[in-house]
Amino acid sequence: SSRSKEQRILDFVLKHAVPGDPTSVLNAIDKYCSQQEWAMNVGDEKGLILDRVLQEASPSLVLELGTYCWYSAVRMARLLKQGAQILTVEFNRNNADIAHQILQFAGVQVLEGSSEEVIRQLQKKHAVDTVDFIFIDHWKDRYLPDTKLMEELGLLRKGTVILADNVIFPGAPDYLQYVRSSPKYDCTYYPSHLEYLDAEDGLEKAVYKG
Ligand SMILES: O=c1[nH]cnc2c(O)cc(-c3ccc(F)cc3)cc12
Ligand SMILES: [Mg+2]
Repeated sequence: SSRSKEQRILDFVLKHAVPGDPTSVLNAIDKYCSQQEWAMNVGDEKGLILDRVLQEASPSLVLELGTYCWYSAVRMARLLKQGAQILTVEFNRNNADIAHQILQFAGVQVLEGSSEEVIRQLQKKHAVDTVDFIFIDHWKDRYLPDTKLMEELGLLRKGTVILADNVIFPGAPDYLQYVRSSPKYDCTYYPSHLEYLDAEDGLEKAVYKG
């Protein structure tokens, strides 16, 4: 059977990265996706912004919406303090499989299902109280409904950081409008570029004021 692009990325990582060395995994994915086949990883340029915002937040519980090939989960996990955990949500089953193979490492759990389903089950099924840091990188049409759902379910606390990818390209205008005009958030825009390309893109940080 013909292998998918994600399986080719996995092959390249398994061939060129050092097991248990997350930075070598990131470097391998960035090298492959910038030189061989583009893929929608947050990438090295926006990834540096993610690193800085994550380290400043120093979260105990991270929720990621959109696992894809586990690039950003690896990126964040390598910077987390001891005992901190990432829950990452992947809707597309085979992407989650690929992710599992790329790097099994402590503290990262891939939850299968739609973001709405998983968010609704976080408190009951996953014993989550509130989330400290959320990286939104799944599908532009879900950014706003998922954020409102997390508000309604009481998953956000004073100081929870929501960092959203692709707010320019492909763009999430309804989400940007909402967080920037809401008195419940303090927003900061970080200009950057679309992964591995010159097109403009950026990350929006929205800090929940409780
Ligand atoms: O669908 C996406 N989910 C998460 N991140 C993405 C991302 O960083 C980039 C893109 C994307 C960008 C340009 C293009 F021509 C086609 C797709 C999509 C997603
Ligand atoms: Mg993205």
